[in-house]
Amino acid sequence: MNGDRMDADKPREACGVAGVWGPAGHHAAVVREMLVALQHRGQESAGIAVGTGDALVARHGAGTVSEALPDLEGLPLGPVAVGHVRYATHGTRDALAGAQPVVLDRPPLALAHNGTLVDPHTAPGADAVDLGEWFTDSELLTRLLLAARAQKGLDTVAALHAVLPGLKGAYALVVSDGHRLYGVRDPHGFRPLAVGRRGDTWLLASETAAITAVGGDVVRELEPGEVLSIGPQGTASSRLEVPDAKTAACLFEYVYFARADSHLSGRSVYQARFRAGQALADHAPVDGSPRPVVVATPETARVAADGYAERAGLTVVQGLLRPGQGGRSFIARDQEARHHAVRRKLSPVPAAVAGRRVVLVDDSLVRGTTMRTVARMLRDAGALEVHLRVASPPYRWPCFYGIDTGRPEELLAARLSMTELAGQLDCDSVAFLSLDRLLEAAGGDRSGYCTACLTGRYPTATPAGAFPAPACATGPVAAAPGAGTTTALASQGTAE
Ligand SMILES: O=P(O)(O)OC[C@H]1O[C@H](OP(=O)(O)OP(=O)(O)O)[C@H](O)[C@@H]1O
Ligand SMILES: NC(=O)CC[C@H](N)C(=O)O
Ligand code: SF4
Ligand SMILES: [Mg+2]
Repeated sequence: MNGDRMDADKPREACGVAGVWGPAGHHAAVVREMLVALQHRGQESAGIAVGTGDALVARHGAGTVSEALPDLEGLPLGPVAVGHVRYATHGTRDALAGAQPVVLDRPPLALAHNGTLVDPHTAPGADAVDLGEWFTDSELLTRLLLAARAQKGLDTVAALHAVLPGLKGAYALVVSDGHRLYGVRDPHGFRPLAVGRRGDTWLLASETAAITAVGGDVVRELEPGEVLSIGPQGTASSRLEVPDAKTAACLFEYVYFARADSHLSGRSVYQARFRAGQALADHAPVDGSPRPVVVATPETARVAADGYAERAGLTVVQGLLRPGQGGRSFIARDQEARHHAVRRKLSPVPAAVAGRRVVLVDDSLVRGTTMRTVARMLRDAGALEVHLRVASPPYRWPCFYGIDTGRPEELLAARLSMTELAGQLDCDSVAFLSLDRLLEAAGGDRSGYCTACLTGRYPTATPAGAFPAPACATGPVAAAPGAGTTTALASQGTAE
């Protein structure tokens, strides 16, 4: 199978990444548990590859972890296992064709990728790689590494150091050659990756919550540009040589992507969201009487809503339920699926909101899929007023680093004024948290974050032909025509 996928008839490969290395055991079971803990990062497909020394054996499937990998049949015992849950951001949208880990042989290599490469076809050596019809940035990356190993006779670490500095964009990787396990963060550190231990077993995962979910202890997070190699001789760490690369950790991980029980750069995601909610209450209060109630948009906004209510001295009511197990709508594969996902997963509770003024809190507003439906649901359930408070700034610029928002025309706040926004969403007022306040809530060195989707300031070159400068929505907390209360003004529609 010279450099070909290991099983062309089956789900081909397998954006949460996970890996285990230790004395030979059923590591696939541990990786599967970590993938379940990372399900919020991708729900299109899932896969696991187990290394048995000189070979890799993989299984992939479409859908969530329980749909894709209902059992672990066919996966052997071995010293190393790598897993992935995918949310497609590049190349094929076919769930099976795009499934990871990408597994190639001669020599064996399994790679799980979180992030998106910028203009991957311009990477050194990319023109010589046969990508077939199932092109993804992750597969290109795997093939470049394979070529470096096979043609230049490099070991896996040397291949990583030879290939990765030539790539632009975001990559947090978990890789195996069948013997050892490798973790890599790109030099900007866009996406997170943590290392942990459970007894004599080493664990790698996109988020710390996946390490603790399997009873592991978090050892630390990888540094931007770090290559960590784990094997029988212990661990070894080295740095990719990319001079001048500035740390640009994704700020949106704190807003939405990561789990509230994870830590990023040692800081609690829960605390960042709670503080963001408090700051929103300070700077975009909803005054007037009767006093409003706070409703969270399930699921991610619950923590920010608690922070808002605590600071404003308001009560949180369960005005929106999430019956059943509807997954995340934002990471559904297309707009129709996203729209249906919102309708399917959220249900208003008239008894909680009828006759009341509602402060509706969400963590973010991107395409507006959620809010187009939700504010109206609350009105239909009898809410007197709906005041939307968003615990992050308007998302106006496309992300090229691992979130599928590459088309600026899709981004609601990029093309509507604040007044138009309030009108379209059927809200009495709309306010966003300012970037300054969000950075304060997240903590740490402000210059170490990527904020491109909120500011248009990209830490790398943007893809050829991309349109990174949409018209900005302007204006403060906006009132829909004829609507009631508005609150304090704020620059660029964000509450300072
Ligand atoms: O403006 P939009 O394009 O709708 O994107 C923003 C919404 O999408 C996410 O929710 P999602 O349902 O994906 O996940 P959650 O259940 O974790 O809140 C996010 O929490 C916002 O609610
Ligand atoms: N969300 C991700 O990190 C996706 C990884 C990769 N770009 C893919 O589309 O498969
Ligand atoms: S553009 Fe936004 S979503 Fe993308 S990496 Fe930067 S902060 Fe994160
Ligand atoms: Mg949400």
